[in-house]
Amino acid sequence: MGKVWGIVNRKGGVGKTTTAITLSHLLSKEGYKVALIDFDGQRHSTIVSGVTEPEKLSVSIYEILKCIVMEEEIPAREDYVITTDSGVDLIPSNNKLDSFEKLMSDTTFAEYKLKEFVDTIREDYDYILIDCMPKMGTPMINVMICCDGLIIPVQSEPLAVEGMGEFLRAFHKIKSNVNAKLEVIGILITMDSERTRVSKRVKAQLQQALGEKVRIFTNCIPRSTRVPDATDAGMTICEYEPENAASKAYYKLVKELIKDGSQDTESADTQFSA
Ligand SMILES: Nc1ncnc2c1ncn2[C@@H]1O[C@H](COP(=O)(O)OP(=O)(O)OP(=O)(O)O)[C@@H](O)[C@H]1O
Repeated sequence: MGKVWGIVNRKGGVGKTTTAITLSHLLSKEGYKVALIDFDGQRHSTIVSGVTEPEKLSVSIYEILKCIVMEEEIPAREDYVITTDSGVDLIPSNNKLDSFEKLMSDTTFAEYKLKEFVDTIREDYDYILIDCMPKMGTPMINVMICCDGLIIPVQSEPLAVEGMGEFLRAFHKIKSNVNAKLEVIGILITMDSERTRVSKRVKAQLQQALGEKVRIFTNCIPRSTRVPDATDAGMTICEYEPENAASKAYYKLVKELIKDGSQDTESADTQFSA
């Protein structure tokens, strides 16, 4: 049964898409079966994955969720999965997803609709990553209900900590009432310029405000102008410039996440056999 990880932050432009597509790519290269759900109407993961006209897709995550809401049969997998060059199964999005909240407005159990879909594919993947929209409310609750873990990219900039309190309160509510297995895997500092005063201040603020509550990855993703260049070329930074410091940091992150995962499995096995 696959692990389901949401790449989340209520803020936009913090590196969610970059992290989601790069981790998906690296996990796939490590030999895992990976699905990436683009759960954002800005559909950046879809575009970077090579879909040039997402608005022309006949089935996107929006139509899938609409079928679930209307209690209709979900389209066949081959009608919506787009397999990327690196072997990741993309479940694409387009700007119809901007009306997700409208779609959910008169729906009972609206918060469970994404989970209902994810449960239909979970058995077939080792990892399912979700590139999330920068919003609290129903979209974020859907993500928190269907995920096992959350990775929170935070841009190295002043006010990075702002809004994290509300986010963590929502996390604790969902964890204690609905989804006990939900964990914050960690806060990932992105677009870091290590030697600047801002970077040092942001790290100190995050550590002080959240360090005791959640893990902050010591491995930060450095800022590099080559990252947007890679996006522009429709690639991850790891494909575009493998020796770039940001590529190396993402590679290190994925190794750490895989190691954590295998330790989880080992401890679960130990508990089971005991
Ligand atoms: N390490 C980095 N160095 C430099 N630029 C970066 C880095 N990571 C991401 N960026 C750039 O920052 C911008 C925002 O990144 P990204 O799209 O991943 O954020 P996001 O959180 O998904 O945004 P949104 O919520 O709006 O979809 C993009 O132009 C991206 O190329």
